[in-house]
Amino acid sequence: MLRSCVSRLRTLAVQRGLPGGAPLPAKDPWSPRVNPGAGRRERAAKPGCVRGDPRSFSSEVMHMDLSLPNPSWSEDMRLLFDQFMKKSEDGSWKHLPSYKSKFTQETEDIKIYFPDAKLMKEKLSQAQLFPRSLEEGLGFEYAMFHNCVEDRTVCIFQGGPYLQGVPGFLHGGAIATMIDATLGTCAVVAIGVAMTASLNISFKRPIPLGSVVVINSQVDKVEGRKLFLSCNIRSVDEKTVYSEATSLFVKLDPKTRLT
Ligand SMILES: CCCCCCCCCCCCCC(=O)SCCNC(=O)CCNC(=O)[C@H](O)C(C)(C)COP(=O)(O)OP(=O)(O)OC[C@H]1O[C@@H](n2cnc3c(N)ncnc32)[C@H](O)[C@@H]1OP(=O)(O)O
Repeated sequence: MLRSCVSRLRTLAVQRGLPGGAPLPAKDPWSPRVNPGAGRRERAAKPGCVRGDPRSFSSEVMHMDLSLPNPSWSEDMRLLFDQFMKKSEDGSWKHLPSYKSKFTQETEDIKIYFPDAKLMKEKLSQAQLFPRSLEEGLGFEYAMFHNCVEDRTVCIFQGGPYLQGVPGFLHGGAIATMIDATLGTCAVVAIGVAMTASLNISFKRPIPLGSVVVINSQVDKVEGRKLFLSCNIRSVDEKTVYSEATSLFVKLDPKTRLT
């Protein structure tokens, strides 16, 4: 199912030309830029994400970018968003849009990875990206920005009241979800469709419910299909480190089908 999330977002990214919405950027910010067979130093250090996979995808898309500000966002969240949008003006950072979508039977990734594409089609039509599945302001409010030169993804995140664990603080599973989503995004933009193979989190300080935090992730090393990434979660003033994590993502092998 998480494969479907990756695939779905990829589909969305390719299809995100919005009627009446924001114009398409010159280059697709979701396109992988790393040759999985190459070491880190050998990768192209181009100032922008380069489309590496020409496969096309087809789906019905709900044309609403859920990573744009909404009334539930606090002032801190809006200020940070504006700061990163400003940084994106020279192309060094790219805002990564996020949509909900429905697959059709034509979606290429389904055909590649799932043995029974027909069966999957019905299941996938009901599915939603997990962190985008709660109503506005109640769960995961976030926006991500990627720096293609530095292989870094930053997520600004505000956790709503449905993510409570210990009273007044975020649930560890919700924190892990956003860490995984940020690292996963960083991995997918860098290398293409990949899944979490391992994730190690150190929870250092509890995150107050409703507060805004910044998740900084980066690619540390690439070995063939393996991508090693790390991240930390800090307060907006950067004084508090809430969590740190390391992870391994593995780029999916198109010869191996998911069962
Ligand atoms: C554009 C699109 C946008 C998308 C938006 C993104 C949003 C994303 C947000 C959502 C993000 C959410 C993301 C999620 O939550 S993904 C959901 C959680 N993850 C999973 O369910 C993954 C389950 N596992 C698998 O499917 C397979 O095991 C994978 C695919 C990971 C590897 O199986 P595969 O058959 O392909 O690989 P291989 O066996 O040939 O091994 C290859 C190499 O890897 C090494 N290895 C493998 N496993 C491990 C391990 N556990 N520790 C250490 N090393 C490991 C292995 O030793 C070998 O190394 P080497 O011998 O070559 O040196």
